[in-house]
This record gives sequence, C-alpha cells and structure tokens, in this order.
Amino acid sequence: MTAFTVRIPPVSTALDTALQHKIDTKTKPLGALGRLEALALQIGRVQQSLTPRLSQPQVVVFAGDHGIALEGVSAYPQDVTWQMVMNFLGGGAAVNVLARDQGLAVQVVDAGVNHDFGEVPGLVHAKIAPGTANSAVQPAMTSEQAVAALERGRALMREAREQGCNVVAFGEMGIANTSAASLLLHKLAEVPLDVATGRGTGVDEAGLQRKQAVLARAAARTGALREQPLQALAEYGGFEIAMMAGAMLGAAEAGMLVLVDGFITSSAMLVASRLAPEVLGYAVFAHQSAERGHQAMLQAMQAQPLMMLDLRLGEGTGAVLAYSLVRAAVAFLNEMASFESAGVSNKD
Ligand SMILES: Cc1cc2ncn([C@H]3O[C@H](COP(=O)(O)O)[C@@H](O)[C@H]3O)c2cc1C
Ligand SMILES: O=C(O)c1cccnc1
Repeated sequence: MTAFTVRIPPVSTALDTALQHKIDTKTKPLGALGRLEALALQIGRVQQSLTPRLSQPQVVVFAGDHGIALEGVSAYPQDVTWQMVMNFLGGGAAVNVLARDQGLAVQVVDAGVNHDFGEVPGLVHAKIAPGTANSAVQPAMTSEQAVAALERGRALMREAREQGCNVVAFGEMGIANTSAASLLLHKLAEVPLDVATGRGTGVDEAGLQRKQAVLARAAARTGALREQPLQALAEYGGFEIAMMAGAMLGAAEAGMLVLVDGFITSSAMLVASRLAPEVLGYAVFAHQSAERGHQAMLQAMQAQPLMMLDLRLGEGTGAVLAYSLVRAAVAFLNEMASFESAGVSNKD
C-alpha cells in the first residue's frame, strides 16, 4: 500500500505559565471568561506567542461526489454538489454570507466532483477523480488516490501559510458525504452504525432505514480497521474528506489554527488524528451538529465543541461562526487591562 507519513510537532507548552499568568491577571474574577480563556491559551500555544495575531483568515470548502449516492442515501440528487460549488463561487451560499460577515475569505476546492467545470474563475482545480466508487460494493478509492488527496490538501495549506494565512476554517460539500462520515466513525471508533448514522440532508424515517441498511452492507465488506486509518479512508471516505484531512495535517505542520466544522469535517479530523494525533492540539471544534453521530464523533477525539446551535448544514458554516469566538479570545488576551495596569485591586 502507498505510504503517507507526516510528523506534526506537538503544540508547545513552553509559554503556558506566562500565558496563564497573563490570562489570570486580567481585570476579572479568576477564570470568569470560561472557555474563552482555554481558547486564548490554545491560540497562544499554537502561535507560540503571548500576543497572538490572526492573519488572513479563510474558510476552505472542499467538494467531492460519492458513488454511494447511487444507493439513495441522501434526500437530494448528486447534481446539487456541483451546483452548490457554482453557488459558492457566486457568493450566495450560507458559508459565503457568514464568511463575509465575519471577514473570512472563501476558497472553493474541487477535490473530486462528478462534473466538468471547465475554466471557472476562482475554483481550485484539484480533482482526484469525478466522484468516488460506491463503497457499498467496493472501495471508494484506491490507496494511491487517498494519498494523492491527502498530499494535495497538505500542499494547499503550505501555500496558504506562505501567503500569510494563519487560521483556517474547514468546510465541505458533497451529496451523500454524511454516509462516508458515518462509515468512518463506525470503522475508526467502532461506534455502532445505528448511533453513527443520521438523517443528513433530511431523509425521512423510511429513508433513514434504507440508509442504515446500505451502510451496514458497506461496513460488512471489511473487517476491523480501527488501526488502519489510511485503509479506512480509502475504503469509505470521499475525496473532499481525504483532502480536508491532508489539509488539516498540513495546516498543523505549518503552525496554523484549524477550525473544525460539523459532522463531515470532524470525520476528516478523525482520520487526520489517527494519522498524527498531535494535530488535535491545533484544532478548535466549533460546534456540535444536530446530525446524529456527531456527539460520538467528538467524544472519540475527546473534543469539546464551543457551541450547540443545532446546525446541520456543513459548508464550514459553524467553523466560520466560531471564528468570532477565536477573535474574541485573541482580543481579550491582547487588549484587556490587567489588575496592575488598571489599578484595580486583586484578591489576596
Ligand atoms: C442545497 C444543499 C446545500 C448544502 N450545503 C451543505 N450540504 C450538506 O449536505 C450534504 C450531506 O448530506 P447527505 O449525506 O444527506 O447528502 C453535504 O453536501 C453537506 O455539505 C448541503 C446539502 C444541500 C441539499
Ligand atoms: O454537521 C454537518 O456537517 C452536516 C450535517 C448534515 C448535513 N450536512 C452536514
């Protein structure tokens, strides 16, 4: 099997004492900014700085199609994937609106959409193949394709860092990709399929039962894959999931902060964290999606999401919203007065 190797430096705790002191001497009761304090500490660790800065934030939306869509596992047709890519490029999708509002640039990557886009301005052409194979009956992709997608994603983030970006929100688009994410959760964390499988775009009760039956058939093709993340990715992943996983690893390698969105984006982080657990030190989990299975997915990574908004959209929408909290954490760390500078009495 083709190899993929990556070594990510663990986030350094060298500045922890100084960062915690800075946080603790701000003019507030000890610990009163709650999770924002932990977030500020993490950002300081990632940037190795007592005065972190956020630079050229962007959301990258990875798009890909899924052969398993043929099995009727989504409420929407496969063409929605490429049509939504055009919508992203036109600036009209939910992620565009939220990103504009929060001040993030939007990048759209064709990781493997089943459509010939031709020369569309603004699209990053990184198509591995026009959609994966149907993982209910055969591996979604070859291990060579999985590695190519991982490496392409990694390279994209190296370039982004070189251009001055140090914080990336991750998003995706791909009809039927909740099926891929559920299968990855089932295989990598051994979460039972009924817990790992949800309604995605909103299949009805009969649709959910059909989806569960299809995923059971897909899962039965292979044995345990808990210790084989690359093989699990090739068997059940998507090109957008694989490229996102590589991009998350590449972002961490480059010392960038990684904002993780919902169920599908988290499945990419699950794969990434099995390839290199240190990536988790760079990851901010934005929210817990309403998609069934996300809670178990987060637990499998011991991740604590920042928000619960009942989002079930993907595209990077939750990650973009979490950027406002990242900005708030950096602002209080850099701008808030200390007891000493403001002449406020601290407790003894
Ligand atoms: C119009 C539209 C926009 C979307 N934006 C994100 N998704 C989300 O829904 C899809 C996953 O759900 P399933 O596995 O049920 O197909 C992904 O494309 C995900 O990004 C969308 C879905 C639709 C229909
Ligand atoms: O949580 C998500 O990312 C999600 C949930 C349902 C459909 N699409 C995406």
